[in-house]
Amino acid sequence: MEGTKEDVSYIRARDPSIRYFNRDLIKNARKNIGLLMSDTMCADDSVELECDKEYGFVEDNCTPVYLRIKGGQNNSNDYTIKENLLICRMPEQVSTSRAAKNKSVTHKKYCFTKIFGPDSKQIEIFDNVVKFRVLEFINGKNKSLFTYGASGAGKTFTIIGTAQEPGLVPRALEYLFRTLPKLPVIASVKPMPDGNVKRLNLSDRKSEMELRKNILQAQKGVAREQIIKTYSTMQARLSNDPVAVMETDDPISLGIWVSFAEIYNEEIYDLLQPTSSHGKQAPKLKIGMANGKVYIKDLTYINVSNGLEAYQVFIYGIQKIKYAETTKNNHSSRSHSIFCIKIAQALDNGDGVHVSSFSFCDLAGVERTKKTLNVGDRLKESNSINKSLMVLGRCIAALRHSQKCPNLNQMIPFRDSKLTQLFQKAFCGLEDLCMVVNINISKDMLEESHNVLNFSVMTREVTIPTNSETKCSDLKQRPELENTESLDEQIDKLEQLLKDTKRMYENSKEQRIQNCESEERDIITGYEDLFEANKNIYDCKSEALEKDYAMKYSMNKVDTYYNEK
Ligand SMILES: Nc1ncnc2c1ncn2[C@@H]1O[C@H](COP(=O)(O)OP(=O)(O)OP(=O)(O)O)[C@@H](O)[C@H]1O
Repeated sequence: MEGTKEDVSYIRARDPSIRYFNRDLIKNARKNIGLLMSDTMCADDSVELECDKEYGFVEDNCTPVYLRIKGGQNNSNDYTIKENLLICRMPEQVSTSRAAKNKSVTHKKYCFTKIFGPDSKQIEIFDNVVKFRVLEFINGKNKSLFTYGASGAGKTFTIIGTAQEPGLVPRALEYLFRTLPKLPVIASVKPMPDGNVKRLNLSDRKSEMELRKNILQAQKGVAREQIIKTYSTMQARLSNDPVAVMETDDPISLGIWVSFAEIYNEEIYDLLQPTSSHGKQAPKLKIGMANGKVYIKDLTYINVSNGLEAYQVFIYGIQKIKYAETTKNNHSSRSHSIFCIKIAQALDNGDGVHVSSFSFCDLAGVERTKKTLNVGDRLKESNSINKSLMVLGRCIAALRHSQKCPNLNQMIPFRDSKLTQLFQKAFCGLEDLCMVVNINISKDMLEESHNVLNFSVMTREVTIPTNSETKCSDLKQRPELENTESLDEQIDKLEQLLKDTKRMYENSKEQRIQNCESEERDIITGYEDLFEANKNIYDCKSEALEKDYAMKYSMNKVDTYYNEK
């Protein structure tokens, strides 16, 4: 079949959201009319024919998903990078089952917002992913950044980093405080869960100062000196880096507050809550809702007035995160951790107040129990990690589906895990969300990486509403997002609703069974009647035939008799 330019544009026009090209057609078109293909369309001719379509290639408004490939691994020929495109060999089981359907598909192409190769440095990721977001955050936008990947793929390294190579959070803190004007020792405004700002009186400010002092003084001796040295080294290294400087003509009160929480075995814990000396278990926190905003009840927020203080508080929290040794990582996070920076801004004339937040969420790694051979506590942790990541996957899939088919009125299962419940606004595209996906290109991680890549393109294909107001109503939101009832009350209501719905369903099911049964009975009776009627006809027919035969026989006999006579 001879290809033409029209052929190519026809294929492109048929489904503009996913670029699916008929390879033969394109090759012919290229050969015949010398059409130039861009690199992203055909990254590598040698694998071109074995590749499936490109995944995650949505033109506009897609969720930003960055890929970071772990450094220090043996070069693997399973992956090829071409700008923002990754070509990955499919693991055996997947490729054979696909190959059965699609002859020789052995590779898959994934498209990302940007790919950071194995040699990329922490600063590169920060400059490309976080820097401009910090400025937007100062300008009042809410931001969330997630790291996602298999265990040991480099998520924590990306977010926290090491003393020599600080990660995204320490860099963001440093950048934030270099951009902001000099702040007072203790802030006069504090963000509230409902998005409002509380003006602090003298005694409030004293107790906030006390709380911060307790945390900063918890780090003692050499450890404390080491933290200060690490931060100063980073500061000195970054001091030549240009920053935007915030300028405002209006007299404004600013307060920077940080919180640190972890979701461990589906329970939320406060990482900035001083440890009890009586060996009591840390309290489990609940989720609340105020003014349509989901938040963690009683979570500690610490006011910080400079980068070093913020970094010290961050390290205090890190030291309380639950880590353990597994076969995949000797310092594996056993929980999802959420570090949140909030800016409370209030005009001094009492007019305008504003709160914005930047959340950094280091997700625990996807784990394959078969490979990790986890038992006991590790197994319980990995089950709960996998379950919450599965819910995250289901929410993303449902969101993508509901955007593609808005008439289906699909329910997004945000309530099925704490993580998705807390970030539902960001997942719906009502707040800026971006994801850094980490993969390990070593051969034995091919299957895990393949699953992670599939998840990441699904996330990328969730489009960000251009007009949040209208698009939000397109999504099937549960009613609780709009009202201000407490979450417990809403759960009770929803449970009641579920019970009622179930009862209605059961009733209607019973009715339907009864209807069916009576219909079935009618049909059977009908068949029996029909059978009876048929039988009668048959009997009559047989009788008639018999009689006919007997008559003919007798007639025959009579004829023979007369003939003989
Ligand atoms: N890009 C990189 N360059 C060098 N070393 C890295 C890189 N990424 C990760 N590492 C190292 O690999 C090890 C595992 O990384 P890390 O703890 O960040 O994995 P993780 O994805 O957070 O795993 P888990 O989900 O189990 O917590 C660490 O020792 C880390 O220093």
